[in-house]
Amino acid sequence: MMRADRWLLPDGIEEVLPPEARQIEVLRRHLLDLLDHWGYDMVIPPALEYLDSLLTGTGKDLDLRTFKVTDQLSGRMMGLSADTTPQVARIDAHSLAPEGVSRLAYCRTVFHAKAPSLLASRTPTQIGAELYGEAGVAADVEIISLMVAMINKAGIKQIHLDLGHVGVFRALADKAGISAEQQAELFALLKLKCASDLDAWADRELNDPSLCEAFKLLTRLQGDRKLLDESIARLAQLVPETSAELQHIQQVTDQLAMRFPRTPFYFDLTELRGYDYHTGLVFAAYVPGYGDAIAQGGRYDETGAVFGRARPATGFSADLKVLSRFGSVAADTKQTVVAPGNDDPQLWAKVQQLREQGYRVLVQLNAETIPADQTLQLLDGQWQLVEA
Ligand SMILES: N[C@@H](Cc1c[nH]c[nH+]1)C(=O)O
Repeated sequence: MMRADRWLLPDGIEEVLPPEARQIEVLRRHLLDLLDHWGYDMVIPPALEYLDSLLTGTGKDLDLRTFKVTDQLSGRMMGLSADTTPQVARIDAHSLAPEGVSRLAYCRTVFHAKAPSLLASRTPTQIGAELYGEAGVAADVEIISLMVAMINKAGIKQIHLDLGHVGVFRALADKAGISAEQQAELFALLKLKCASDLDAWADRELNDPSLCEAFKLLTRLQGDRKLLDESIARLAQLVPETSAELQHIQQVTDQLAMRFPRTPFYFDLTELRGYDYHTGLVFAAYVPGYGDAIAQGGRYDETGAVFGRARPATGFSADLKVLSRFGSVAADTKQTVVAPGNDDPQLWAKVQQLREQGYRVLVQLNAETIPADQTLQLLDGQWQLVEA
């Protein structure tokens, strides 16, 4: 390895330098305050744990995304957390086990063995919130509203929201009586938006004409509210088992549209984005000029079941570094004060006092030149601030 190569970081892994690092940290504080103001309690799940417990109840996609290492103490396989959501579900189900609703939040680095897209970091700083114990429309509305509030707080004003529903596909698949394996294959085709492959599959496999039409309609269910309403009416007519899910999307969007009248909504029932653990309404926020979602989430009602408590669950996550890149939170501009290197205890006391008051005080070392807003000077026997 050449000397210069030793400094190379692996693909998708980055370090953050000043001033961006400060910007991100300031944003983190603002967003943690916001989560707190909405009543969400912080949790800090471990970054590394036994693979079995880390991946219990999640799908294959998360398994592929997880870095694996051997624990030299026990000889067992461990995994680095690639997504905080299942860990928080376990905390809710197992460690806290509350009755009723619980609201939890987190902000920490997660690790991706494989980046989810070309744009994505392999070490995102995942910030998010999870809401347990409420299956109704109000919980989805709260969590999506919080996601929008967080994006706005980051200084990102122009977003559009995508909504989909994994449950509609599942209801159709259940009605068709297809095996779990086949469901997974179809799910993958839908995610890739292979409408023609899906049409061919439906023609080949489905004898019931209503079901066949419903599957074909699903692959084309992308567009604005008008299209959603029309297609929903038809879909519910063809397969009434989908109507509860379809009504759920409509009710959630009605309420969101009242809260965020200027935010465009886009519907896509093929957009089964997110992880295999998602079971219901899924959503994502996009900004112009960035191909990936800047925040995303959805319902995952069954994840807690493997820990003994299937709780209704919904939540969202974002990468703090991405929010910072597209946002405009002004890092609070503290006054920089430069103090001379001097042993005077009075100077030490003054420096400490100014730091307490929120000034950024640097004590000059030898020949150092530091750009300053103000300097500390000894005038009339007192250390005093003087404009630089
Ligand atoms: N953790 C998911 C989003 C999510 C949070 N809660 C439910 N879903 C993700 O990163 O895509």
